[in-house]
Amino acid sequence: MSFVIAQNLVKEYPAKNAAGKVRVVDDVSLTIERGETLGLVGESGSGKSTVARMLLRLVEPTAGSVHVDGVDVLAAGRAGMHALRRRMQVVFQDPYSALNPRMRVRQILLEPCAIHGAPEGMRPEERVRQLLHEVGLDASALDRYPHEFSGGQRQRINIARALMLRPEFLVLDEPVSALDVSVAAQVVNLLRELQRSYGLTYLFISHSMPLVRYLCDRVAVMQRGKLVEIGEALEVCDHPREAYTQQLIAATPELPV
Ligand SMILES: Nc1ncnc2c1ncn2[C@@H]1O[C@H](COP(=O)(O)OP(=O)(O)OP(=O)(O)O)[C@@H](O)[C@H]1O
Repeated sequence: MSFVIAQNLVKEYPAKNAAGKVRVVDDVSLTIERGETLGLVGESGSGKSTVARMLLRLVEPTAGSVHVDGVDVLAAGRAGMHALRRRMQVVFQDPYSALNPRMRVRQILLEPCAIHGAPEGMRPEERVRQLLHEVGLDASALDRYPHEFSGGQRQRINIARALMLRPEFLVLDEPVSALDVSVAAQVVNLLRELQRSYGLTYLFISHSMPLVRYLCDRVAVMQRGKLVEIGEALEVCDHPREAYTQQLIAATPELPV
């Protein structure tokens, strides 16, 4: 059974200037295998983040179902959701606003343990040091504040924090879009290494088809709330079936990764 199964997801919001509703996600079904990276692409406003947030139940779907490792996410009660939250984490685009500017890195990384409790057998302080090393920062980072780091380093801190509770599923919501190309490439390669060493499952949201081609096993293409194409990343990027996918490919330059 697939690790993540989303079926017929719908999200509607009240229309702003009129009666009625706007359907921002329209009947989206997808699966993600354990250890796989599924890319989710589409132009701005096509509903990518909303789909991702529904998988994590940060946004409540209007209709549809989500199962993660066989657990019915939308039917989970408080305790069930608490357990699931440890297993699913998200890394956002803007590495600065995601970090509390008044906290030192040590506190930022320990915070998930403070909220959820440390997983069995974990020594949080040791885990913090090990993770910092794994994301390519040295221990002197611990006593510094987010503003003392570059964008790429901040995103490394975000990634370390997301990994603190040993999650299995990460939503990466345009994690490198705010970074310079060469820094972005380093962070993407870090994400690949971490996936290999932890067996992580990724949903990777991006505007960049070359990046998706490089990083993802499969890719799902969204247009105005609907999923219009899904398949092997190489196949979709090199032989897109949909005109819309072809436009997306034409719109993004090559990446020197
Ligand atoms: N809370 C909300 N209330 C009303 N409309 C919303 C809300 N959240 C999102 N939307 C609308 O839903 C649509 C899809 O937004 P979403 O952020 O999922 O798109 P996206 O593909 O992730 O875009 P981007 O690439 O710009 O992040 C947009 O038109 C957005 O304005």
